[in-house]
Parts: sequence; C-alpha cells; structure tokens
Amino acid sequence: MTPSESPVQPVSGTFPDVYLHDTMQRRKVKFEATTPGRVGMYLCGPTVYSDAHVGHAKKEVAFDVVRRYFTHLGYQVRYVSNITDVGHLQNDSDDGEDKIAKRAALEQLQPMEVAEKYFWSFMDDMARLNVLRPSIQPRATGHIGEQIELIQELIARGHAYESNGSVYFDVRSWPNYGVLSGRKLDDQEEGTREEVRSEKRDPRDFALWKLAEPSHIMRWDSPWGQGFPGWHIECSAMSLKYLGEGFDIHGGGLDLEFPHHEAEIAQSEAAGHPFARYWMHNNMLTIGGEKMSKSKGNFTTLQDLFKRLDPMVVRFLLVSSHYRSITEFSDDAFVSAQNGYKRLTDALQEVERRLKDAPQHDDSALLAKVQAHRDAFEKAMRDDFNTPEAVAALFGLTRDVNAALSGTVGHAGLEAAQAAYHELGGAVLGLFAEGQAAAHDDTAKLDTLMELVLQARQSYRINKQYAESDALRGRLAEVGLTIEDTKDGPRWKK
Ligand SMILES: Nc1ncnc2c1ncn2[C@@H]1O[C@H](COP(=O)(O)OP(=O)(O)OP(=O)(O)O)[C@@H](O)[C@H]1O
Ligand SMILES: [Zn+2]
Repeated sequence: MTPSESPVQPVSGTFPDVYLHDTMQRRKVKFEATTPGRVGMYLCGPTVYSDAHVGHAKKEVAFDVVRRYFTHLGYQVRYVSNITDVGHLQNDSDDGEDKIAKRAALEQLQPMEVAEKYFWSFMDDMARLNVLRPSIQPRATGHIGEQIELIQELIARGHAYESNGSVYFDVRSWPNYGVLSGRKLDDQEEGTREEVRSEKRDPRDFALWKLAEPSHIMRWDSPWGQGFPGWHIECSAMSLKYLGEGFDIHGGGLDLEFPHHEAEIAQSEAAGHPFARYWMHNNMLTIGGEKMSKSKGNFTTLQDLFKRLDPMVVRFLLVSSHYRSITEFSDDAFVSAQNGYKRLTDALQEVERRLKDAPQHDDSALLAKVQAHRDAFEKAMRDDFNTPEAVAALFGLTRDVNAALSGTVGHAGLEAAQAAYHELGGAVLGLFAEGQAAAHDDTAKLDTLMELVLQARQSYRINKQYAESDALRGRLAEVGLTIEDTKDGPRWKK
C-alpha cells in the first residue's frame, strides 16, 4: 500500500510548546510536529449501527477540543476520523454476530440503510454539539481496496497467513505486539470459538480478512474469496492513506488501547509503514460508576438528552472534566453545568449589549485582568489540554467582568472581554457556536413560555372548554410544537 500523501510544506511561524500525555510513553511529552506548523490527527470514529450516546460524545468533544486548540495556535490541522460501516463481529475475538447485519434484521432494513441512517444521526448529533466536521471522514466500505493491499503486504512479509478463506495476523512473528498496552503476549487471552481457533496458528492472532458465510450480506471480492475486512485493518489503511507514514497523533477511547490500537500498530509497522507518533486516549463517561455502553444498556442517547438539555450545556459538562478523567453522568452534574454555562452566557450577553453603546472610560485595570485570565487559559491548555482549568479561567474572567459591569466599562474593556469569550470559550472550547449564546437564551424563554401555555390549556380543560384547548394544541402543532398527555401530566416537544 502506498500512503498517498503528497509532500506537505511546512507552515512558517512560531508555535508555543504543547505537552500531551502519550499513552505509549505513559507520560506527558512535548509535542513536536512531523512537518513544522502542521498536525495530522486520526480519531477512531463510530460504528454506525445505533444512535450515539453521551459516552460517544465525550470522545468526540475531547478530540474536537484538541484539534481546535492546535488550530488556535496557528497550526494547519488535518483531522481524519473514520466511519465504520462494515458490520464487524460482536466481540473482539473474530467471532459472533455482525453488528450492522443484526440491526438490519431487527429494523427490516438493508445493512447499508442501517449504516446510512445512523451515520446521519451521528452527524446531526455532532453538529448540535458543535463538533467540527473532520477534514476527511473516510468510510471503511469505500476503502476495501486499500485494506486488501495492506493485507497482501503483510502476507508477503511473512506476518499474516491465509486459512480457510480468512487471513490472520501472526502475532508471534511480530515481537513488538504489546508495545502500546504493555501486555506481554503470554498474558493475553483470547476466548474464541473452537472452529475459529483451529483456523489460527495462535489463538491470539487477529483477523485481517474474514471469509463471508453464505448468509453474510456485506461482502467483497478478494484474493482469498468473498469476505469482509477484520475490525482493525480499516484504521491502519485509512490513516496511512490520508495522513502519511509517521503521522502525528492517533486518538480514541481508552477501551480501544487493546486490542484495537495494538493491532493497528502491529499491522501497519509489520507491513513497513511507521505509524502514529503520539497516542492519546480519553477516559470513560460513567453512570453509577460504570462505563456507559450500548451493550450494558445503561446509556442515554444524545437525541433523548437534547430533548431536555441544551446541547451546549452537554458540551460544557464534558469539557468541564479532563479528557483523561472519568466523567460521571448524573442529574446533579447537569444542574451545575446548566448553572455554570448560564453564568458565562449571561456575562457575554451583557458585554455584547453594553458594547452597542459603550462610554469613554479608562479600562486598563480590566484589560490587565482579561489578559491574566487569557494567560491562565493558555497555560492550562498547553498542559495536556487541561480543559477544567481552562474553564476555571473563564469563570475567573466572568467574575472580573461582572464586577466591572456593575460600574462603568468602556469600549476597549468590553471588546477585550468579548474577544476572550469568543476566542477561548468559543473557538477553542466550542461553547458558543455562532449565535449560540442567544439561542441558549431563546431556549430558556421557550421553556418558560410553553410552561405558561400548558397551564392555560389545563385551565381550559378544568373549565371544560375543550374546543379552546384543542384549538391551542392544533395551532401549536402547525408550528411543530406537540403536546402529549402522559401519566405525569402534559408534556411538550419540538
Ligand atoms: N462511556 C464512554 N465514555 C467514553 N468513550 C466511550 C464510551 N463508550 C464508547 N466510547 C468510545 O466510543 C467509541 C465507539 O464505541 P462503541 O461503538 O464500541 O460504543 P459502546 O457503547 O462501548 O458499544 P459496546 O457496548 O457495544 O461496546 C470507542 O472509541 C469508545 O471508546
Ligand atoms: Zn481505529
């Protein structure tokens, strides 16, 4: 496989030092770009077979912030994140049911319809969370050729073998297997069906290509017959294709460190392609102390959550904890996120309101304070993207801005405060999408308004004025607002 990277030119300029926690070295290290001024990042994206939950959002938001911060520092960032639309098998051991096919049977859809449906649902959720679109979002099914080519290279170099129409990576042939997770080969276990075990030279060998059973719908021609790629190979093929060998940063959830990322490294480097230079992993979003996950069934989809919470509050909650820390999902956490976010947006709105008609005033004291909070924000971000401390800097800013707003503030002070909110809270943390502060305010107003409407409707009903009550409901339906009567009383929905 030829990584199709055309040579990229360095970007001139000076770039402040950024330290990040590299999983491979298990410590914070100074980031050095392969090409000065450019950052190539790859993030393992979603398998599109169900709606995204809040845990997925933690990962997407974490790496979106990393990308945004490098951009803020002046780097040209190429952000590649894949879409897994090949149905992979239910468990990691090359065994079990195909997740997309299983969903397709359940929903009476074609597997590709499932992938398409949940791809767009994921994109909508991410847009609402103000996650920037990747520079390139390659789909696994669009890169079968590249995956086959990489597998052929591995066979040619003696690191993979064919068995019954499937191809496996030969872990014994690659002493570096375990380099990321620190696992010794002998400690690794693999519980696999006997039939699959017997195809492998070693039970820990992982599939690069799987022979398709007659019932398997998603299948492609290959030198080994009709089949489909293994779970790990797409990420190697697509990251190398779009970012080139030795690209800068590879990210993903901590649960992917082994086996997924270990396998990505082995199959890329054994084929002769130096892989990612830094590895970053986000910790988990938990509920009641347990990882939120589809298989445990303890998840809340983003779509459900957005019915009761502004997506920006969800984002605020996520950036308020560090990407390497556990984030506990609870109602209390949301209440405090709601309050915290409102403090920021209220101050920003007041600054913007006052800017329209700002008096002449000496703002030097406020200007110095704004600068100090900016410095604190940058220092936190350069230290492994410490977003909770960066958020604390925004609160510090808000405290000083509110104090200043209780007296006279001139144009320069207001403008400096506004710029700090937009550049740090907005561009870097992604908390104020264009017009977001105003939209947040509108949402709050709509909530109040609808509460009053529901009360009015209740009194119509108590007074048996059913025609009026129905008319009210009908009029709201015309503008897309529905009222539902539930056992807990009436509810409204957009
Ligand atoms: N609770 C979570 N917190 C943080 N990241 C998560 C969480 N759940 C999933 N992710 C990340 O999202 C990506 C895809 O997750 P995946 O589709 O396997 O979801 P899942 O809910 O864990 O599913 P399953 O339970 O079937 O394994 C992975 O990189 C994973 O690390
Ligand atoms: Zn991956």
